[in-house]
Amino acid sequence: MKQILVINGPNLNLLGKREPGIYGSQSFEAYFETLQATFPDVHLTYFQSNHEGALLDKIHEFGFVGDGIVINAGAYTHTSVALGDALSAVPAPAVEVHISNVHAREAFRHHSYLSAKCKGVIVGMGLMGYELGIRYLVSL
Ligand SMILES: O=C(O)[C@]1(O)C[C@H](CCCOc2ccccc2)[C@@H](O)[C@H](O)C1
Repeated sequence: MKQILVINGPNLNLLGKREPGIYGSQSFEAYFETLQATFPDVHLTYFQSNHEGALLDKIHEFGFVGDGIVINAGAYTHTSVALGDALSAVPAPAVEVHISNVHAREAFRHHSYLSAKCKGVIVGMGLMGYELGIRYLVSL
């Protein structure tokens, strides 16, 4: 059974509670349940942290044994060389996801330290981006 890590960065624990106009009104926990039902033959692991080091540790822990990583690093996308380095360091392929279309937002959101370390990037598709990322990784 393929193992995929879905990892969310800072403030994404607030999904469904704040800024529904940008990020939707569903909590990620509720959406994750639909993901599990969509991929019954895939072992999905969900991890969310507001702490960069915890995200790094999870990528290290999973990236040497898992089959793929779907990552929304939140604002760390735009600041963290370390997260990009971690994705490069592990064999598991990664797909970067952003719920919003970051290219239609403020300029500082247009650069990612992760994109060059990922197989691909999905932006602006809402929570469906996570499903699309998983679908791609299980196809490899
Ligand atoms: O569009 C995305 O998924 C982002 O990764 C979300 C980040 C923000 C995550 C905060 O998410 C919240 C969700 C609900 C309420 C408040 C924040 C933002 O900094 C990136 O530029 C794009």
